[in-house]
Amino acid sequence: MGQLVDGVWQDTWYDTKSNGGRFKRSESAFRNWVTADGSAGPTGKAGFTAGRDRYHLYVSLACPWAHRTLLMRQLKGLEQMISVSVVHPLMLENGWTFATDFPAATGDTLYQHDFLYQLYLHADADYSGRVTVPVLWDKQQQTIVSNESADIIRMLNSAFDAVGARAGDYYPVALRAEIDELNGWIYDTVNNGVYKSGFATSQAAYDEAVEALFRSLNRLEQILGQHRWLTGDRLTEADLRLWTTLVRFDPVYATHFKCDRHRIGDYLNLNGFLRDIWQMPGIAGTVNLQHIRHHYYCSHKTINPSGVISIGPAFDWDEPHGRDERFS
Ligand SMILES: N[C@@H](CCC(=O)N[C@@H](CS)C(=O)NCC(=O)O)C(=O)O
Repeated sequence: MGQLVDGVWQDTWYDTKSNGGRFKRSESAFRNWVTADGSAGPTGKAGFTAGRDRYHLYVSLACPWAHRTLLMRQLKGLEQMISVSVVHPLMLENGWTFATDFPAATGDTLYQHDFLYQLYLHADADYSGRVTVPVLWDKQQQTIVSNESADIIRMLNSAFDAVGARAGDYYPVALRAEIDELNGWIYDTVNNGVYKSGFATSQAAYDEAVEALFRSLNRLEQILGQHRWLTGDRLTEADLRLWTTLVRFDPVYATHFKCDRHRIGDYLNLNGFLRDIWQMPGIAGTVNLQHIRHHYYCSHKTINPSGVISIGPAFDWDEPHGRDERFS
């Protein structure tokens, strides 16, 4: 765990002291966009035209942000077009590594780097900042297009349509305002809220985060009691972004991050929603609970020094959810 400072790796844990014990996530540094015609996107520079076999994703199977990109790659049928390297689940003094002594950890299949920070240096030899997954890499220009999952899923959603992506729009124009509004509070209190609870180093910071988290879960439980998906009858990126946190909740966040007022299994609608997406074709195959549980319990020495992995509650996500009939 660390970061790059002027191109040099430094092993440091998150600074919460300057913030009253609060965990503050940094902004992503690479914000270019792949577009259908290579024009610049909402941020960054032009020159990243969508194409088959030009782009590569670096992911961790443990990470909820990287998981978003795997879900979108799957839904849009981009598996043959965008290749993937999977880091090792343990993230310790060297940050994410390309060690391969764990099932499904592929190593760096493009350059055989040992550490993810070497890929960042490959893109920018003087880079300063965190070294995070996911990374969308351009094999042609040999650089990072983006390391922001929220942007990457929007590129995958639409930029590759003309080169053979599967039909489907998960950020439709008519729902954008509603999706953006949902994403805003779900990101702050749920996706990032579990981290804010888990990494808090003061009681006040923890209380603030965990209470906001469960308030939002109650609100989501209400919304998902009214319709099948967050915005109504259509699956959107807002659902996918929520789902990667829900799928990690009972196996990890409830205990490891002290998010233990309720489990997702205790909520009728959230649990149904979790199973609804889990049971869609190809989706369960993007979830690797071994990576998820090993990563969190064994990488965060400040909150679980022994690295012992808890047994976790039992659940059965294959159980029928009935949401399709209920909301037809
Ligand atoms: N805003 C980024 C956040 C990505 C992120 O924080 N990823 C975590 C893994 S779950 C990471 O790589 N952390 C390493 C670090 O912070 O040093 C995104 O959504 O893409």
